[in-house]
Amino acid sequence: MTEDDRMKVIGVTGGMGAGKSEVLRIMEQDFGARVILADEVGRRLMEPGGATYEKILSEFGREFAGADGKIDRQKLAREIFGDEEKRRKINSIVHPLVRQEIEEEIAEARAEKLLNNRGVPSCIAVESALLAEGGLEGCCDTLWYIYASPETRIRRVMENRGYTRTKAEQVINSQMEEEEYRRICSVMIDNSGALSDTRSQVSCEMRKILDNSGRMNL
Ligand SMILES: CC(C)(COP(=O)(O)OP(=O)(O)OC[C@H]1O[C@@H](n2cnc3c(N)ncnc32)[C@H](O)[C@@H]1O)[C@@H](O)C(=O)NCCC(=O)NCCS
Ligand SMILES: Nc1ncnc2c1ncn2[C@@H]1O[C@H](COP(=O)(O)OP(=O)(O)OP(=O)(O)O)[C@@H](O)[C@H]1O
Repeated sequence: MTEDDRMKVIGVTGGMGAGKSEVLRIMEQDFGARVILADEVGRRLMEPGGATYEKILSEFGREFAGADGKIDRQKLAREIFGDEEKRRKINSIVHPLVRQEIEEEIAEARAEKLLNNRGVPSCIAVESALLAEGGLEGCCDTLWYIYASPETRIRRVMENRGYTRTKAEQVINSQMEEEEYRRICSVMIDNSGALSDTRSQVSCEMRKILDNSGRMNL
């Protein structure tokens, strides 16, 4: 397989609640993308026996494990959002291992030569709000920025995830500024409106980078 035949990786980023997961769903369902969610990888590694579990408890304290032995995510969230030093500490434990795991998943997906529904190699889509911070930019052939205004994002996570306004604002304030996301990304998807509108934008961008045979053309 030549370098050009390798499945390309689209990095999908943007702040909390912007709609990255919704975009990934479209990429997976409509375009046969293989989807990798950094938050999910992070969650898996944090399970008892996972690569970050012991490191987190020894750094933050055994009281961050619940009665079932699992890390208490809500408690950890209260600890790290709003305290930049602690957030950086957990990032330094989690991000290198998440990156390693994602690099392995990309290599595996390429080896499997996953097929999309037209029987030709599709793409890999990696989603993370912290794509740049987590050092994942280097794994990606192109970066997409998913945009919705902070107020829209806050409203969505308050309605759909039960976040308080304070928690939503704390998470947003701990992530990159909008200008920074725009600077590093070459494509912007505006997810301020209806999902049908977002689907049209995703289709348009995917068509631009798929050649006539359905291969990624980046
Ligand atoms: C603190 C934790 C346990 C809270 O878990 P919880 O299930 O409540 O939230 P969830 O993981 O769904 O994240 C909520 C929102 O915060 C964002 N977020 C998560 N970690 C961070 C971080 N370190 N800095 C900024 N934003 C973050 C997510 O992208 C998402 O938008 C969890 O977010 C975590 O382990 N974070 C630190 C590691 C990390 O950076 N993970 C994300 C990429 S691997
Ligand atoms: N265009 C939209 N219209 C209405 N609701 C939406 C729209 N886009 C996303 N949502 C909803 O807003 C919430 C946040 O979206 P989503 O989970 O896709 O964001 P995200 O960028 O992946 O967030 P995070 O980084 O926090 O995981 C979800 O409940 C989702 O269903």
